[in-house]
Amino acid sequence: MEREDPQNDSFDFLFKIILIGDSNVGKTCLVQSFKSGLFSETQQNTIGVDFTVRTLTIDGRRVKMQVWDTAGQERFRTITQSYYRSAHGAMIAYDITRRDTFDSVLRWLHELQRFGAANVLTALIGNKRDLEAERQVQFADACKLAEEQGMLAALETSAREKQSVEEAFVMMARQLLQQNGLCVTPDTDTHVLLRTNSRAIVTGCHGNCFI
Ligand SMILES: Nc1nc2c(ncn2[C@@H]2O[C@H](COP(=O)(O)OP(=O)(O)OP(=O)(O)O)[C@@H](O)[C@H]2O)c(=O)[nH]1
Repeated sequence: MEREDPQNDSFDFLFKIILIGDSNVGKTCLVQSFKSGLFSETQQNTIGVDFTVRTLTIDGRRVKMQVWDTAGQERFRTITQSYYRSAHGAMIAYDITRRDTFDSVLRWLHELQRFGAANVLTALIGNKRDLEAERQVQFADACKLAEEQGMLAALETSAREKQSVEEAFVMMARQLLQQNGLCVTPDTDTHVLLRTNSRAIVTGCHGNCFI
């Protein structure tokens, strides 16, 4: 199970996660939701890059998640690209109510391939799921894209309603632990979530553990 102890600053693993995607898709709100559970209707656009930390405990291991929230605006592109290299994982976010932000996902992936580490783990995050009536991107299309591009998973979130935000970060942490040769026990809640709201593309783990 995951829990947080704000008194304890030590950690066993440090993973750097970068959030990229078009402006106004809700990257900062997702990070805020993960960090503090708060949501702002009037969130300012990010200038350059912001940095947040939260430590999770997964199967008794303290996993420090260093989250880099990048500006989606074009004018900050040179600054934000310089942060790609050190990221272990990247969340590429789009807004389910704006098709153009989904159409940009491939461009973000290509930037990541160009400037990031070769083995960076990627997940596709469709945010603003609470605005179902305004939906312009079908979840099936996101799953198809994620699968074609070899991403870990496609998920839909709502930073506003706190839907699947925690699960998205925990999923990244668990997969990164597995990539580091560690076996982690199945997370029942996450798997229910992945079956109902989203689709796990990679669900297996090599070695003597299983999901
Ligand atoms: N309805 C709804 N609105 C959201 C959600 N997440 C973010 N928003 C709103 O979307 C707007 C943009 O959110 P941000 O978090 O600043 O977007 P961003 O992707 O970080 O934007 P940049 O910093 O410019 O890259 C704000 O008005 C938020 O209140 C969500 O899950 N649902």
